[in-house]
Amino acid sequence: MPKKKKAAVNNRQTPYVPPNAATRQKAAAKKKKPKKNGKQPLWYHHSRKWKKTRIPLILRLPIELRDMIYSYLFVGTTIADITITKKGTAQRRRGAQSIMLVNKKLRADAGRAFFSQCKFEIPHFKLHHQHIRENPMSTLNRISNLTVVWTPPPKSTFTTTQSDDNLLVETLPELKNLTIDLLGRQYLRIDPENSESQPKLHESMLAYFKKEADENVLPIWIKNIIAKAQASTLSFKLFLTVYYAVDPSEGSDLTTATISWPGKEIVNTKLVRRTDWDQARAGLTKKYISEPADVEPVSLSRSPRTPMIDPVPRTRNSTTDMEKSGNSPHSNQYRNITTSEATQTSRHLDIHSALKMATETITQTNNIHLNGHANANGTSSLPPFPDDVPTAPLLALSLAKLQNNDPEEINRLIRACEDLGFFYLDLQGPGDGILDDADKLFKVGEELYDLPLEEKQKYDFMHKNSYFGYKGFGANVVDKTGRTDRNEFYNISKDDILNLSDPLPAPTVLSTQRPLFASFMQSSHAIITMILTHLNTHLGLPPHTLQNLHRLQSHSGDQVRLIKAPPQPVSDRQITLGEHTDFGSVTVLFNRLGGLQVLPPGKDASWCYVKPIPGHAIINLGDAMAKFTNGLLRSNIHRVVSPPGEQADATRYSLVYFARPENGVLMRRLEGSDRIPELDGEDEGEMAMTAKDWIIRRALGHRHAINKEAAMDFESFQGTERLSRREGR
Ligand SMILES: O=C(O)CCC(=O)C(=O)O
Ligand SMILES: [Fe+2]
Repeated sequence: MPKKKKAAVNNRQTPYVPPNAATRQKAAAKKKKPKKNGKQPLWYHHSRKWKKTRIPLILRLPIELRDMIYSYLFVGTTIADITITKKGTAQRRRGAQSIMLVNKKLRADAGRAFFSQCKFEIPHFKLHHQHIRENPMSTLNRISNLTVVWTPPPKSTFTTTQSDDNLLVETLPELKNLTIDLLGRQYLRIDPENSESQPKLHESMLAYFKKEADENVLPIWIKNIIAKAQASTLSFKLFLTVYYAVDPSEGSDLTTATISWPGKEIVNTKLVRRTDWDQARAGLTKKYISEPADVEPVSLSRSPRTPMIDPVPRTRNSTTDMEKSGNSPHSNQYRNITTSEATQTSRHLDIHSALKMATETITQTNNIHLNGHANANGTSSLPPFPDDVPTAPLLALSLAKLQNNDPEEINRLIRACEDLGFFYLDLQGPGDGILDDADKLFKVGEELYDLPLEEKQKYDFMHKNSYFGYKGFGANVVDKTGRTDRNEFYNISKDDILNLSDPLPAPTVLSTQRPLFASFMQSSHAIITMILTHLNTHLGLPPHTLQNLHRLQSHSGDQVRLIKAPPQPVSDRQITLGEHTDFGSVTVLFNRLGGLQVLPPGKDASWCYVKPIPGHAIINLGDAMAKFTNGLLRSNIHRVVSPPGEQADATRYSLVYFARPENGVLMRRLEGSDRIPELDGEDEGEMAMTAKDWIIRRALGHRHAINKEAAMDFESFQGTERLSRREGR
């Protein structure tokens, strides 16, 4: 029964049933063979790739396009110029093509009210999308075939828009092939097979680069590197290699051009003929290897190969040369604050001031003063955590010891990550800075939630398919029965705060605190990198594997979350935040009041409270660590309920930093370790999703305003819960 087997392998939750042999034959006969030479349609290029990698094409689409598709699908609408075919039964509309979804509700909407609101303006795209077996969104799960056709651009434009590792280029109409390499790493590639003779190409491109380089052409991350580099005393060169296609009969030679920014020659641009790609790329790589000085710009934001924890410990007030400089006219032009400002405000962890704190389990820490914070800040008047409720036996680890590579402490860390996936981290001493930041951010949280609701709602970006910003009270479904949550939260993007992406609109109470957020994010990230470093060594992965999947300066879904849960009426105390595993890698959580509960593994386990301990963060692992290690490390299920005992009458604020894998990282078992269990046969065929898609799927899936079937689909938005229960997936 090959039919059944395939369905199980590729899509466990909503099995995909492939067309039977007869339908497949028919379809194959109909399918036009792409031409061998010359003008192959772009979709062929992509679908060939798909066949090889088995990664659904939807995940390969440029992120802007994907995001638009998701958001339109969410509101149950139709999109001009997109045709989706379900399992071989073509359903097209002439003229205004529409999305035809299996989902009845969406289909009913098609062609009605929403249609006129939808417009795609991205030109120059043509893709064929086949056999989507696993998609981030449940509606897409039911689609087996998608064709996207973009019309050519109406006018000559040459702009790039940045999107993770995918850059979209709306090209000059004559531009056919374009690749941009930055420091040997490929960042952009538009490579349709149908290149044509474009004699004027390089002149016009150069003209654009010269004219608009600073404003329009370069993606923001290149601009940021340039800005940082210009603010530094280091000399560097930035190489942009632009590959383009010409008609071989034209016989043009390699062209090299240099582009200058005011005051500094920083870009060396090469235009390379298509036929010389391999050669040129090989040369480029060689250059970087042989002249490491040229790659300084990357080390400005820490080299991708270096661990994030400072190899040389710094004191709280020390700054590097780079941080001291920074008054370049360019250093401040893209964002409210520069990275150097942010770095100056951050408290670097000082491993030499390590305190010799006891590292006992929670059952042995009852003598710690539990009612207040480690840092006296006037909020110690909170009611006490009761001593008659079941608490989870989390290990309490010491940051100081872990930083000092204390072998016993590292063993306890490993144990905590494998057994429960949750532990306390005593931050006192080396982490005093982050504790101060946390105290300040709790106050920021209070101010934020005091804003009028209409003001907060302006920052709900759900309809833009973004999980950053505000989520109102009751906006998420917490269980299969459709009950809704009882908290508000606000997600603040690390990429935004560290100027790696365009800033999102934010209320003044937040936008004035960017340096504080930056400091908190950098310190939290440093702690996480230290944890990842120990885990990497323990797992026997190649050096820096885990750290390099979580580089602070790379695009990721990392975020701070400020949460508020008001007291609930005695007669109606419900779940505040539904049970879940965290979507990313490592979470750093600050609690003042109880209410957080974990569900230990095992059949008969029941929910236990996690008692907040002053001076300690609660650390837990998320889905990515479970995926990377095929369940060896745990991403534990947890939830938030009304705080226990007297605490139930207080408003519960909490503060979280979520570290997630970089956007393009695949959520699947990592190679290169003997300790990570092999995937079983069934899992091997599983198609991996990128971290970005994983998080979007999980974060927005429960928002009932966009996913009308959030309760029904509850399970399809889950992460590694079953793995966490150690029940298999
Ligand atoms: O508020 C808390 O204590 C936990 C929050 C949490 O688990 C989350 O936001 O993922
Ligand atoms: Fe969580």
